[in-house]
Amino acid sequence: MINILIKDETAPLRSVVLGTGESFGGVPDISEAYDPKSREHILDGTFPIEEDIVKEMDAVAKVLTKHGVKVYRPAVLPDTNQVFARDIGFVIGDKFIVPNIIDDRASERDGINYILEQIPSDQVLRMPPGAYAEGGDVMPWKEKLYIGYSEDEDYHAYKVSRTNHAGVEFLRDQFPNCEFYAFELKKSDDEPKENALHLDCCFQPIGNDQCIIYKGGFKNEKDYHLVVSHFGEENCIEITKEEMYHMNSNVFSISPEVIISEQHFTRLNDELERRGFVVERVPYNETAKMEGLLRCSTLPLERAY
Ligand SMILES: NC(=O)NCCC[C@H](N)C(=O)O
Repeated sequence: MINILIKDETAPLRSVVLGTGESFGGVPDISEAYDPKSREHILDGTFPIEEDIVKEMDAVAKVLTKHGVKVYRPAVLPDTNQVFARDIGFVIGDKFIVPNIIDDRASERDGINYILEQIPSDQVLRMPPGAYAEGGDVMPWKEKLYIGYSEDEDYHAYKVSRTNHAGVEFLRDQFPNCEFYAFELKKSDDEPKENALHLDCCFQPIGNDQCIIYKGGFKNEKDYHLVVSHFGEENCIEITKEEMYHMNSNVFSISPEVIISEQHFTRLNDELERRGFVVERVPYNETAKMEGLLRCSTLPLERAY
């Protein structure tokens, strides 16, 4: 049996699914791109190669293991990009949610069937048809639940809109005791610097009471101000459009004190250390070209409370 329990983004991590770069399918055809940053790198001839992704992800696995975290990897499916495990399922409280996700990625879920089989069935919730949510948009934060989503107009207009109104409502019904904060995100299928693919591409809580945030990722500025009011201005690390593009908000917390981050995020890493965090630096530059970073690559199963 596998235990699951997630109430926030930072409590000491016990177990996690880390995606895999093995047999990731190579450079997709431009018609198959489902995010603008991958698209940019396909067109520029700079899309990452399997060997580099595998190496980068192994460096993350090593750091997690060093900190005593049990690391599961998806079963490798041939020619399937399974790097971003975060989005294919997620844990809220003691429930594992199996969501509906974008068709282009739906087959990825088969890779974690062996994990689902070890979770008691009364702890597994399957989203009904029509309700969509990807884990990058869903953040339990103590009594609050932050969700990034798109209203139907954007949801039907953009491939990068992944969580819809019905998805938010499903979660609201399932978790009536959570305080819900659902924010529309800014979307672009062509311009990576104008696109918050998921909520974790522009916001993430860290430590006990702090967060990393990019104002321009929120479609409605009032939502950004609401989040800042929850944390307090001095507890928010603001990032720039350029830093958002490089995915600075997508680091990953092993505990309230320890954060895994990309080695080139100099300003952010210095600021985190100034605030007392231990920063575990890893190379993740190549993987980042597919519009995801460390939070996107990890699906936490259990944190300690
Ligand atoms: N949580 C995340 O932001 N995940 C990144 C997913 C990137 C992937 N290329 C996608 O478009 O779904």
